[in-house]
Amino acid sequence: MGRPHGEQVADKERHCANLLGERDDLVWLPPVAGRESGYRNKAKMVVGGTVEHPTLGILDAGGQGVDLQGCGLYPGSLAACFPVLAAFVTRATLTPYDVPARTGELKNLLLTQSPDGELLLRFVLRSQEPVARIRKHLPWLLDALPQLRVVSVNLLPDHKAVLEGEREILLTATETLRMRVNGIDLHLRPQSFFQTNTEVAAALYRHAASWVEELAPATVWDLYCGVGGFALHVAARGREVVGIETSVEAIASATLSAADLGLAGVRFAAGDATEFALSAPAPDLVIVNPPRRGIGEVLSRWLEASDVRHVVYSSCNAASLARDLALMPSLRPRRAQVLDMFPQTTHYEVLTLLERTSPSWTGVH
Ligand SMILES: C[S@@+](CC[C@H](N)C(=O)[O-])C[C@H]1O[C@@H](n2cnc3c(N)ncnc32)[C@H](O)[C@@H]1O
Repeated sequence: MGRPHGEQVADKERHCANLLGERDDLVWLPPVAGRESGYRNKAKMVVGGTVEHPTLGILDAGGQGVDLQGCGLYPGSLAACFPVLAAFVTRATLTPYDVPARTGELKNLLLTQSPDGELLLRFVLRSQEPVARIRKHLPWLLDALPQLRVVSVNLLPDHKAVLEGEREILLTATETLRMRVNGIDLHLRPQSFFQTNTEVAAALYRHAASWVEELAPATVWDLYCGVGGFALHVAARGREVVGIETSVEAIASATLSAADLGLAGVRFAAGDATEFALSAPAPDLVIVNPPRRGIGEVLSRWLEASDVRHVVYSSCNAASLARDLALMPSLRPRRAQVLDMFPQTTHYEVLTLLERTSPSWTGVH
């Protein structure tokens, strides 16, 4: 932080180019920088302090709350909600979880804002004990934050340094937040991943879709599809698109979006990306957008040995991307583009187009 944004982006490009190595046939497209502050569409606030004076932010090394309500990565419209949430903690007597003492109930507040300014709020609790109080005071909160659409409780009984648990209890009649990206309504449910920076995510989906359009594949897979961002952007008449993702919630959202858009050729299914690949006839083009660990050895080797001509690999960790690429020597990176999804941090997204090297195939120019 504190360095000019342009320098940060140049560093990220250099970092990525070093990891991908010298490649004569790789074209680097101009990076996408986006805005340098106020870009986060979600706040993952650890709650500390006391019922009367809660902190929303992170915990220090001693497990005490550090308030980050003024953090410049949040847009003003999201930051304006924090004092209301802090007041709700006091009103509903939600005792912040004390990590060193292992006492208290409220662990985290997870707030997501849609491009239209609507909100999805999740209370991560140790147990169900405060749920009745949250329900009782919810009308006050909905009155104070009229843009709140979806509210839920997530139960995290274990004393673990993770953000959320498996069980979710919906408190509102509405269960999805509408995230409008490039004119496409993506539906977001509480337990689904969404890219952190909506503006840069919109550019990511647009660029991937234009690369796919140029190659005009008849069949496409979107592996690690989340709520379907890539799949829904590459859908076209006559094209068969399959999205695969482990989160059942995300798949339900993606299926809803496809139905809204009347896309008959797009299908989503819950499952493991690698298991799916190993069990189905290969498509013309595969999009992968895995978590930080990358796609791993089995899927990389399967892609290497398959007939898949093109892979669009969107990665949030160039180190795992480089590891996966080393296992797919026949799929050569032809284009790469750094998208600064996370300004003021060392993280970034990189979009790459891989093409199978074969004497009879010349697709990309
Ligand atoms: C970086 S996110 C990408 C989501 C989506 N492509 C998007 O643009 O929002 C990675 C996704 O992979 C999913 N995932 C994790 N492990 C998986 C696996 N083994 N098979 C399929 N999906 C997986 C996660 O639930 C998460 O939604």
